[in-house]
Amino acid sequence: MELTHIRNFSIIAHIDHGKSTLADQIMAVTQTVSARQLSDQLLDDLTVEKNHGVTVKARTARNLYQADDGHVYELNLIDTPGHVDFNYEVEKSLAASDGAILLVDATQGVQAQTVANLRLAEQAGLVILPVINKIDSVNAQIAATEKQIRQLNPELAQAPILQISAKTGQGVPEVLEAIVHYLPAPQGQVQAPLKALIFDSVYDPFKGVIVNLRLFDGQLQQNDQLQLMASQKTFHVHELGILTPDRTPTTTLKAGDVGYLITGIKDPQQVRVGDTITSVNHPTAQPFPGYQPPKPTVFTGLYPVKDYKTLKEALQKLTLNDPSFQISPETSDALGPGFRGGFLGIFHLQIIKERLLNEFGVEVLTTVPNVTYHVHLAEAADPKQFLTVNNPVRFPDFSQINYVTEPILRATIVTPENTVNNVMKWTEHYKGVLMDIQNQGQLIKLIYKIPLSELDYNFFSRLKSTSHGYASLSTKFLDYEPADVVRLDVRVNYSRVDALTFIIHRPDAPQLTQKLVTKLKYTIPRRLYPMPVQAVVEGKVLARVDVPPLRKNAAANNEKRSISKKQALLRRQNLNKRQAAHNDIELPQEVFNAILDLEV
Ligand SMILES: Nc1nc2c(ncn2[C@@H]2O[C@H](COP(=O)(O)OP(=O)(O)OP(=O)(O)O)[C@@H](O)[C@H]2O)c(=O)[nH]1
Repeated sequence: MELTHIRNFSIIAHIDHGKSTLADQIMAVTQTVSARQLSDQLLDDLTVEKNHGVTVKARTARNLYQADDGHVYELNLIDTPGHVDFNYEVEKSLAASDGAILLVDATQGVQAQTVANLRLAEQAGLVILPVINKIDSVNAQIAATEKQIRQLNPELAQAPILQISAKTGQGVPEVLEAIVHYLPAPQGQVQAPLKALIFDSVYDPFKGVIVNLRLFDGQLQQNDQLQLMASQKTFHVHELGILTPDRTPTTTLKAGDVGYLITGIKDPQQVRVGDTITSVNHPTAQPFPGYQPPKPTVFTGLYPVKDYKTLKEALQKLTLNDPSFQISPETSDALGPGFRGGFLGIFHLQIIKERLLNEFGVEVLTTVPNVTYHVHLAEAADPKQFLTVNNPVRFPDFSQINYVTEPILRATIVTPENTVNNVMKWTEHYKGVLMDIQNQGQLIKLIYKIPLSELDYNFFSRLKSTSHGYASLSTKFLDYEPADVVRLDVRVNYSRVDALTFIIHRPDAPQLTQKLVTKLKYTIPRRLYPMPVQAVVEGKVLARVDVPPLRKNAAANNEKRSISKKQALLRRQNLNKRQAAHNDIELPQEVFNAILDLEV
């Protein structure tokens, strides 16, 4: 296909504004897939995506479209995720595109992620085609949405704005025509040395690493000798082809094309998204700058429920598929060898956990998530120096600490006027400090400073429920600021259980510790003897309960037993207690979930 007849584009939008539905419609109109295949949303094929109804991984599909001018065009569409935790996937999709459709839901108007994704597309230098979706809905506010789009940037003030219903298909043919006439064709030279960008990769146990790539210059054929420019690894092409959206082998790929490549490389670590692929014989001079994988912000321990080796392999493959997820080995006294996982947010952690189960059949035990703290020690030679702690067990004893700082975010919440009071009440409950408030018609924009550690499951669900699902949230790292935090240790049977250590804000300590021990009483598996559970902060036991024994307590006064039987029972139970001091206690996932659910 000539370059002038190719279009590489992404669809960007706020979560749930209809990207996947539009992607499916485009594939249906161009007959890339049959109507039957479309019964399920095709591009969302990870099980987690179907369960949550959101796109997690960006997906690519090639469509052949006969335009009104009589020519056939190759439209390579890249579906992108909309959730704030997956910005990194969006950036990758944009780097491989020349244009982007900015989709806005007419019932909600411009939202936080609409703007965030638009800014990413502007940075990538893409031409933007704005499209208003869901015009079939009775709640659609088309004129207001158009006005909001026009205000986003000077180009959009002039751009044609299409109105569609991705659900019914109304207006979708016009979108295809606009893609052909409004979005640019790729530039590049087939004769130049090969220069291709890896924008996605997956691991296949039989075929090794499979990459999705965009060719900017040159061409590719079966058996070509290639090199990954960052890792310097050389390999030859096992198979190449296009994504329709299934992998379909072809004989060549040329400048401007988007496709896949089976590398045969068995070590996932050697292939990095953002790396440049070139030819060994005619290498390109300059690789792409590459993406900067974002730094993880939330950390948790990942421990095997069954087998360490299977967990390790599955985790390594997932880190390849999702470079924003990072792992390093760690060992816990209570749980044995495992990993510390770094994530972009709580939702990201949840998705990784589910993908481990769905795609690899591996169950994983996750400890309480935490953020990275900067701990300034009392006896530090240089007052500017600090200890970076992302594992609570490494949090120093309080006697050694001068002060601690924690990551603070700027959170932008956009919510309907009638829910604003409740949203503000809850955000402040989660230690949000209001910085600004702006009126945007029927929507109110609230800007808060909020500790990252407060943005957990509870905060998200509270925000959604108090705003009846309408509030949108976007966050940006602001700075590290001093925080009054303390380490909370849990002792079971008088010995500390390292996997249950976590960091909390000091003012929450009295209430939290009380709730914690009460929950643990019912989740820690019982033994034959009573087990005291203590929550300890700065050397003081703030709360205590006893996990009741599995059977009756021989020492209980109201039991009608002979004295000698009681004494015999007591002797046995004492023996058990002593043994217990050396026994590991069992920690099922419910114990950690009980901590996650805690609210002040
Ligand atoms: N009424 C109406 N509903 C629509 C339209 N387009 C999409 N929807 C519905 O909106 C919801 C979200 O659509 P998706 O296509 O999954 O949204 P998305 O933007 O891909 O969402 P993420 O992948 O989670 O970012 C679904 O329930 C769709 O059925 C439309 O044109 N009209």
